[in-house]
Amino acid sequence: MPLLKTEKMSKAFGGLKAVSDLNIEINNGELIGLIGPNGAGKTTVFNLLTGVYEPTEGKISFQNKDMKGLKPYQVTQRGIARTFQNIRLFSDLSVIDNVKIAYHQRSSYSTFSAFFRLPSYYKGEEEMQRKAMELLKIFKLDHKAEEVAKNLPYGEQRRLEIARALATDPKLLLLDEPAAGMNPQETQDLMNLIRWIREQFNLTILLIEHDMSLVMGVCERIYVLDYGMIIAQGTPDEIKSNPKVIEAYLGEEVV
Ligand SMILES: Nc1ncnc2c1ncn2[C@@H]1O[C@H](COP(=O)(O)OP(=O)(O)OP(=O)(O)O)[C@@H](O)[C@H]1O
Repeated sequence: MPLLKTEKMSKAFGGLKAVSDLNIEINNGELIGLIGPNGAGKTTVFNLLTGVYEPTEGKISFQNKDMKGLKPYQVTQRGIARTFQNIRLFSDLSVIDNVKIAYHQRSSYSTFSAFFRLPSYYKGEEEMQRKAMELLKIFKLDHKAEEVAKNLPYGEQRRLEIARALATDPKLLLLDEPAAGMNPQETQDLMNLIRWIREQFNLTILLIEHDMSLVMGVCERIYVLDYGMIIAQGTPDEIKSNPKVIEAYLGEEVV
């Protein structure tokens, strides 16, 4: 049984079909790429999977359960987390608070105990602080825990966004252009990090990326979108030599 399945998932904006009859299946533990030229519909797919948009037609199932009508926070609680093409941190908060807020989204202590500052609240807070620091350590951001997020260099903000997504304890992680704005060394480090977190956190990952060296280097399977439709799917080698893909990317570098 696939972890995520879309059946004929479509999204129209007025007369424009941004996503058309999309059938995707992702199995537990896979690392999958979603690529395509500008405007192909990739981000719209992420917005559909995370409850930002409702499909105009079709169905999304996650862990064999229908996702129909779920709000983004409910999708997070079901186990899907994401990062954004344009980084969306709480830029005026500290690095560690950005992660702790994400823990709050799934914390077990009640608002009641938080309001009255009951012992369970303090225990919860301590535990959260400890876990947040552990996550920051993994992302080599622990020494910057108290810095204001917006003051971090760009590459570190991207890493923090991934750390924050992981704090919600997802089963499926959606990464929207994680290497955007990174230099080749940062991209290489990110590739290693993505592989490593998949193992450590038992994750399944779907990533959108324009950097073909990252996609081809890290993904096991790739879906190619063009004009909202899947025009090809397969291993990196199959995708690189697929004539439809080469045509869609005409004028752009595929390999
Ligand atoms: N909220 C919206 N309202 C109207 N049209 C939209 C909306 N969001 C996206 N679109 C259109 O849907 C199409 C797909 O856009 P989308 O952002 O999903 O593409 P993309 O593959 O992520 O592109 P890029 O690689 O440039 O980020 C585009 O033609 C875009 O203009």
